[in-house]
Amino acid sequence: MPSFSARGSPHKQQQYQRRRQEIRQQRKSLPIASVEKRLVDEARKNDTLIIVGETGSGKTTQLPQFLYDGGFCQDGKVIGITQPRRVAAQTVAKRVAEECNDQLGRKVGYSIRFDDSTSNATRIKYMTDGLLLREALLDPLLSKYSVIVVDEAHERTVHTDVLLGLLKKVQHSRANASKNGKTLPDVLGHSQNLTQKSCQGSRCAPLKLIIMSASLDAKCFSDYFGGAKAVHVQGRQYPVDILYTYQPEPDYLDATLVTIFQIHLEEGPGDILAFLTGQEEIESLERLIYERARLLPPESSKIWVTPIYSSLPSEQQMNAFKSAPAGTRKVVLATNIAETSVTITGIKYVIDPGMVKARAYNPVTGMESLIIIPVSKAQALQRSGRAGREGPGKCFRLFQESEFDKLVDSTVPEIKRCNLSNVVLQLKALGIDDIIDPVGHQMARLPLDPMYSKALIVSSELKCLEEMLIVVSMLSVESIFFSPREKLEEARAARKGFESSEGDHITLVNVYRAAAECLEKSKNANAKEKTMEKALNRWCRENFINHRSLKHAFDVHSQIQGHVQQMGLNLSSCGDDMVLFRRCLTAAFFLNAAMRQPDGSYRALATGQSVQTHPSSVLFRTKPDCVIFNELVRTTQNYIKNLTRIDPLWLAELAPQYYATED
Ligand SMILES: Nc1ncnc2c1ncn2[C@@H]1O[C@H](COP(=O)(O)OP(=O)(O)OP(=O)(O)O)[C@@H](O)[C@H]1O
Repeated sequence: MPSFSARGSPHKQQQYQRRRQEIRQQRKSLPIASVEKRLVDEARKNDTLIIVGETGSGKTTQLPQFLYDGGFCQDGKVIGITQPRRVAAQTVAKRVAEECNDQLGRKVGYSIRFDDSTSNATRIKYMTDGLLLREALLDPLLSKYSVIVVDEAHERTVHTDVLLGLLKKVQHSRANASKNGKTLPDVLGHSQNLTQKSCQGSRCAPLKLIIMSASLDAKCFSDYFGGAKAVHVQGRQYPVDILYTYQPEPDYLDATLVTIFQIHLEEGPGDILAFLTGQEEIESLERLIYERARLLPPESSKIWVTPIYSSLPSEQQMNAFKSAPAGTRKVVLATNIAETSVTITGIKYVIDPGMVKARAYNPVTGMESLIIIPVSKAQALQRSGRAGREGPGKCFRLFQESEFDKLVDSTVPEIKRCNLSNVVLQLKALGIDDIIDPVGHQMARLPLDPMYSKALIVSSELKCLEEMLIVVSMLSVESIFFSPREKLEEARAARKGFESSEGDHITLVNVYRAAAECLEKSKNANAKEKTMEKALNRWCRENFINHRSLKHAFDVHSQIQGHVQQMGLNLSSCGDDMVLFRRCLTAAFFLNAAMRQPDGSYRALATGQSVQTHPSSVLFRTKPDCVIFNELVRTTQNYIKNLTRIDPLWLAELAPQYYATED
């Protein structure tokens, strides 16, 4: 493996050497460093191992490197480490690649949905747990992996839980095969033709499984894996002082604002990380911080607010990981996506109001919604663990100590509080349930929500798969339209050019086609790739389209197109017949239909819930009688987003099993 050295000026060389030295020192000082040999030995001896160690002890970044050095990647095998969140997989992989003195995507890489930064050379692979589940569909024995490390297992996301069940099965099959001296192709038989090349003909080695967390109920996991061995890693690198409020805080947003300024004005240098429950809270707090900072004397007004939440384009998410300019204090406003695994440069102070937005599923109405609830002790611990990673830190909990004692130990597993359609499909497709419906199997292989996968299959039958592919790609990325505050009117006017009076889906198709046409034009003019890229960039700027989201949509489009072609679906277009396309949208999304009520609100037909059209929809003002929608967001009200006008009679015609009534 090549290592890198700095070329150029002696100054650069020095800087580079200093950085390498810093990293070596830092790694050595981690608590986990002193137990490297023991952990590798335990991993050799035990097929399943549970590792519990405090936040910041070095589990996520170091263990995979110990295993690599311990020989677990011989024969080209890979160590896979799963994370519940994309941002953790991305940032931790970057850090570990740097620690290994290698480029990201070579020895160390990450793979998350629609973003793969790995190569054939990758041996340490960070990924989301959902991604590994999908890989298991293509390679049921996960044959390229020697070890799977399930990190942050305490989070108990649906994907983690399903993955643990699946890994137990995979371990069993590989252990059996290994005992019988079989090779992987023997075990896979003829039912799967997707064996990993690297394993062909090699002995089927057992799969090692390591489950890690800072706050794990080790016994429950150990029991599940037949009394698996648990190892505790003692100690943390730096202390974190925990402070509580004397009184209950009636308004946690206001209390967060006050605490940010208290820290800013009274504490020493160091950046602040505050946990909020969602985008709206983050945006309004960001505004309030800047407003208040303006009232301070110039020498203390230097604050840089950087938000991080899941629907923020990932380029902007990464801003939170950058250092603030000298003399400026960085304030990161985050949802719980920054709660586990990540290390954010500069953070010394953490503010934890103790609340989180969580998914809740009502099996009676069939509706999934997001509600704000108190965090669990495990979550509070993780949040405080984001301080004290580069030096001693402080965590301000905006509740009383007595309240902390009342928190539940760990969050109710997500599997108990969400809509399980996706998981059930995946499980069925993985053969965990006997009944594998051929459509379900096809759907589970697409990296999409079941409703979108079904939409593609339906649209292929109705001959408008091309248009549906565009819609699904555009809905799979962050916001396509871009409205800078200072140019709202111009942005609105530009958007008008794409708008369809039939709704948002066709509007998205119009944007995609116009962008594709712009690319086509420069291609016809024999432009080089760079020039084409520039032309598209300019086009996006002129039309107030988010260039990154659009490129992402192109990328998603080509990936899904590859899948649907493999599935043998008919890639036809309905051309300009938008009635046909709206009928197709109805057939696909009939479960999300809503009728206008006399007061201008809507009623979701499947659930009877009262909902409003979202202001971002092109149908916000026209308010047609009947619509289908793609998203229900609950903020101050229930809003439906991404709408298309439909004829209510189509519902009974196209989804008679659901809507046909006697009259
Ligand atoms: N991107 C980074 N930049 C600087 N230091 C980092 C970075 N990532 C990790 N570190 C350092 O490595 C230490 C260990 O991080 P690591 O994520 O391995 O710990 P962990 O035990 O997995 O913690 P957690 O349970 O909180 O994820 C951090 O406390 C920090 O000092």
